Amino acid sequence: MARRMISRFSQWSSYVFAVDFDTNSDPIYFALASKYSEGPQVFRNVLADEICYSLHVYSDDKIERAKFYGGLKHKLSKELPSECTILEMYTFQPNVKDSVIKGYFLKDPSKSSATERVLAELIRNDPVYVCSYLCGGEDRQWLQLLWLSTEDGWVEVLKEYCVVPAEKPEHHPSTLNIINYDVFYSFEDAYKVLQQCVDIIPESKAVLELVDQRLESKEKTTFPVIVVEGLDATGKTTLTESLTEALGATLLKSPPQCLSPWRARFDTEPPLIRRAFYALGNYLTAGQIGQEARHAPVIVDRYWHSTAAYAIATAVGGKLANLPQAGSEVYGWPADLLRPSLVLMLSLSSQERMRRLQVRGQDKTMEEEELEANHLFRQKVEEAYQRIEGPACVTVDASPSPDQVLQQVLLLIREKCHL
Ligand SMILES: Nc1ncnc2c1ncn2[C@@H]1O[C@H](COP(=O)(O)OP(=O)(O)OP(=O)(O)O)[C@@H](O)[C@H]1O
Ligand SMILES: Nc1ccn([C@@H]2O[C@H](COP(=O)(O)O)[C@@H](O)[C@H]2O)c(=O)n1
Repeated sequence: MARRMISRFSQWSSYVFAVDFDTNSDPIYFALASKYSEGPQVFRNVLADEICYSLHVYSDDKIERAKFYGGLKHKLSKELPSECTILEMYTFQPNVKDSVIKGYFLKDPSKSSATERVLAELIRNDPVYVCSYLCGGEDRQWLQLLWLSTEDGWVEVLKEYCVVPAEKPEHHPSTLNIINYDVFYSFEDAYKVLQQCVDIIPESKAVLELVDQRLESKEKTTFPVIVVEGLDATGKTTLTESLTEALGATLLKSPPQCLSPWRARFDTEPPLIRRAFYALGNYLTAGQIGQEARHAPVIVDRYWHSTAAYAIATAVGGKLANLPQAGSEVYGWPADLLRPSLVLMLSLSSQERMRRLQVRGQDKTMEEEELEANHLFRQKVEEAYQRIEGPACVTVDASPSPDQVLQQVLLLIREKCHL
């Protein structure tokens, strides 16, 4: 065990570590070195005299890693002293796709032995690396110490490194593992994830059975297919219903109705599994679209844009500027997924959206901080919507009355789809 741990961990000395101390600023980047090297003290400005720890899940199995990492934060918040702060951490090779190992960074002002006990228990039983960080010596150099669990149940230091500054990489580390972790670009890739979950999530079997019976969808449809996208409460339901009536169209949704019994179950799963579920939902809806668009125009309430934009916005940490640049492959359309004729994105000021949510009886009790975090998240979703290509979405001002929005959209459909 110790040998396996150390051989894996020694590879890490070529990795960069990043800790998101504040969502509005860049993470603190640092690397490991065997000797102290001159440079600014990486943590000096963010850590006073606290004891800090980092935790990383090292299982090779992607599903096990995702499941364990998902549960770890909950476990830590429950078991650690309440003064501890748990921050997101990335270990990665700069700008190398698929190189990220996600982890947590703990700040412990309590300096309590209770923290050590919880962490020692973790390394004894679970696939987790624990490191502690200490500031010592005359030059106040930060050190990283890798812990090892011993036979008698206590911990000892297995390896010691100096913490040295690292350059800010071109791409924020949270963008490196999006493909096939948060967004799936083929049916097969999403399907494989659920197949691997059958033993741990029995509901996967029922979803896969439905997916196996999906209808085939052709590249070209006889009638136009119009997708309506937008954040919550922007008026998608109102518009899709009135459009369906005005055009004598068929109304479909993604995820489709047939997945409803399992949606709440998969919403509790880590992103890898949850996103694979929604990705498969699009292929099911595509089959229905292919069938219905033989007879009449089809209106679709959410489709691929929502799946990708929400997944990207959730995966990308920190500021709006951390999103992958426009034109990045993460905004591409899956080659095997039916493409709609037109995608409309309803856009609304956050004040008006909030007003509509309140009329509907939601978002009344949100704290300022939560609203702020939500605001940043929604900005990221909207920006990601706008960067998705093949087809790109057309933004529609959703602030006028329902009838004016409908008329505006009917004009657009006539112009773009010749209906
Ligand atoms: N153009 C509009 N002007 C004013 N109010 C509107 C307009 N369109 C919809 N609403 C109202 O705003 C609220 C949200 O609308 P709706 O349910 O259609 O949004 P939605 O995008 O489908 O929301 P969600 O995704 O959360 O289900 C509803 O109370 C609806 O009556
Ligand atoms: N085509 C879709 C539709 C939805 N999602 C995910 O569902 C969440 C939002 O849905 P609501 O109905 O609750 O507004 C959001 O997390 C999306 O990721 C999706 O992935 N694909």
